[in-house]
Amino acid sequence: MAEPLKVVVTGAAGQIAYSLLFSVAKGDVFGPDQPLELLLLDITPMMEVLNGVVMELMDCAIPLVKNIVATDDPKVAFKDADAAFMVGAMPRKEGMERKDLLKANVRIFKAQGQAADQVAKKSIKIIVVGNPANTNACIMSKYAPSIPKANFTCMTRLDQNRAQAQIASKLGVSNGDVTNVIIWGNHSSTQFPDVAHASVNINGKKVTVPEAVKNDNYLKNEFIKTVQQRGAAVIKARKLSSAMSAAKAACDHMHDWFFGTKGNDFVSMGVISDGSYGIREGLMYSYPVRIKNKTWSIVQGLDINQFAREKMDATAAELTEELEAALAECEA
Ligand SMILES: NC(=O)C1=CN([C@@H]2O[C@H](COP(=O)(O)OP(=O)(O)OC[C@H]3O[C@@H](n4cnc5c(N)ncnc54)[C@H](O)[C@@H]3O)[C@@H](O)[C@H]2O)C=CC1
Ligand SMILES: O=C([O-])CC(=O)C(=O)O
Repeated sequence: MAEPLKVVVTGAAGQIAYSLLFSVAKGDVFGPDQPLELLLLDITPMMEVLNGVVMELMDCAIPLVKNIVATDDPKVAFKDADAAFMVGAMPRKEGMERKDLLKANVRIFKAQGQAADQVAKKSIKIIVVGNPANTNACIMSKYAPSIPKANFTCMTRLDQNRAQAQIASKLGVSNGDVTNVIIWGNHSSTQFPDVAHASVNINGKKVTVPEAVKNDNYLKNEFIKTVQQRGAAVIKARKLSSAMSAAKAACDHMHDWFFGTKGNDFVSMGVISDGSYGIREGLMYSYPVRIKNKTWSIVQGLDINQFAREKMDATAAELTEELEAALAECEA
């Protein structure tokens, strides 16, 4: 059997981690034959709660789990780590935008970037979930200069899954029949959910989503707004932010990073911009990517019309503002 993979989960005593840990532990992400060492990080006051989570994980008696470490020390958690789910951060409450969390959360990612820089494997693969996810990922990468920038990503897969589910429900098809929905930009209410390049399988025939939906007004307005506002709608209803669906999306993201995308299909991930599609280099921007050999590459050459261009630039402008505010906060 392979050596255990060292997997960090931060915010391990929280809502998202409670669903995430179970899926990771039973092999949904790294495969059914990959043994795991789980490195669970939370803050000192949460150690008792975290201990309860560890007890439950033990009680699941999952054969893949070879060791569990629970700690409040980032350097212990990141030591020789292969993969990290960066969940630990404050969630927003009703009426807040995700960027309102910047002041509270960005320093966490500075400190944990510094710890990863010192002790993690240089090949570590990192997904940032804690909000504002794109900007936190950018900051973490900045403070971990010895780890390649391509190893830092942020989660927009939940937005992709939400968009896919909206289209599937509108057309009365199964979620798996909808492919290549794109999320461009920030994981925020300025994100651009784009179905211009998406397909749907209807009765065995592949057609584009705009052809199948036959309602441009819906796709340009209600659809986009529903996806942009879905996180807020869940908070309003649940009084807590999305957790089960966020955990599922984090698993999808990391699974695809390890195992690759299928054929010509692509998925959306926040990755460091290389200037593709005219987006400022260095922003952590959600793009469509294909993944092979654990390496993502931005899908090139998609047609961008005027409507899309404006939406893509608006979300980039917000990311630029966030990054400037985050850098000021970290340097203060
Ligand atoms: N990117 C995305 O699509 C999504 C992102 N989120 C974000 O994920 C984050 C976590 O959400 P929940 O699990 O629901 O929140 P939660 O409040 O239930 O759990 C967060 C956990 O992080 C811990 N934490 C705080 N500071 C920490 C630090 N410095 N180091 C380690 N752990 C720390 C807390 O003690 C708590 O146990 C929030 O920022 C939320 O907004 C939530 C849903 C989707
Ligand atoms: O909306 C929030 O604050 C939590 C989140 O990121 C999401 O559900 O997409």
